[in-house]
Amino acid sequence: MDVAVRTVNLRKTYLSRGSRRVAVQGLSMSVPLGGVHGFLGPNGSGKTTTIRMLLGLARADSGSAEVFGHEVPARLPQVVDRVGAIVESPKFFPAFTARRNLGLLAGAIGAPRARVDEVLEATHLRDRGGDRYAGFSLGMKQRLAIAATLLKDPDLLIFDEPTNGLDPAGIREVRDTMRSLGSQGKTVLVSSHILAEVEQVADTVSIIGHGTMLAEGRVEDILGGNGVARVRVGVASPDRAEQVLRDAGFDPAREGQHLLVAAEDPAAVTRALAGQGLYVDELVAVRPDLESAFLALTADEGLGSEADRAAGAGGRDGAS
Ligand SMILES: Nc1ncnc2c1ncn2[C@@H]1O[C@H](COP(=O)(O)OP(=O)(O)OP(=O)(O)O)[C@@H](O)[C@H]1O
Repeated sequence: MDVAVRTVNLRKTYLSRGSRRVAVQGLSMSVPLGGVHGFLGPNGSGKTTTIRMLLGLARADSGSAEVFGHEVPARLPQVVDRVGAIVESPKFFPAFTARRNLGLLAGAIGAPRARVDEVLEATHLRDRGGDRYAGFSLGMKQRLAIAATLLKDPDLLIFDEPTNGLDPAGIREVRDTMRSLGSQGKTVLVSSHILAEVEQVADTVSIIGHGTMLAEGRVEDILGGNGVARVRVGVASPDRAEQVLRDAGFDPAREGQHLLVAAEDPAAVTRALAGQGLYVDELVAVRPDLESAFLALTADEGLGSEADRAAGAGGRDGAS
């Protein structure tokens, strides 16, 4: 497989208040060339640290990483022009228009002026290029940040939680932009702790927890292996139906007036109910999603819990 990014046994610890905190422990990851790759994991699972190591912003304790076949950070200068990243919110001048802001950046990095309109077009901001940055919505600001990373026409784009803080419309805008970059042959590596957001746009994903790889591959394969097929059942007496299904060995969950039942064979559910004189008036297959696959993968590890998040959110005072 041709890969854009590969890490092997990458490890990073931070010294925090006198104790060592392992942020990334033996992470081996492959990001295929071209398309959108979701880098998923709960808060504090090591995504930002991994990205920072790829960009030479943090140094690994051990293990190796490469971008387009060049070892990083040692050979970063050879690939840096092929990589665009948003790790923190970039700074733009509020009083300047989007076009002028990009023009200044293009000048600073030696990108041709014509590139400004191309990247505005690519992020669907062309009509707003003459508007001041200060008047932009959060979604537009984030797309302008993406536009800035495109100025040097990189082959690999790395976005760390790019939809953080956006409303649903903003999320859709950023998602559409990533999708179109991926389909143009660029490699987009996008981290997120919100699985549903990435599921709609990613071709492949890596799911990490506590700094190690839990699952990696095509979204369909991960769903196939770990997702749970469920059906939503509508029936006149859900209370009785719940009991009947429980007696028949299912584990139904109430969802309002409906029941949610994990079942490979939906006919077995209708049969069990009909056998007790209960007739199903609605039966809808609930597609396995990344969220349920993720929960299945992390079930034994206590990941994603509030306590885990709290632990992950604190203690960023060590040096990288
Ligand atoms: N500079 C730092 N000093 C000390 N500890 C740090 C530092 N940066 C990260 N950590 C710790 O390393 C672990 C991994 O953090 P990291 O930010 O890489 O995770 P993440 O998956 O990106 O999480 P989030 O989604 O919250 O950004 C966490 O426990 C975090 O507290």
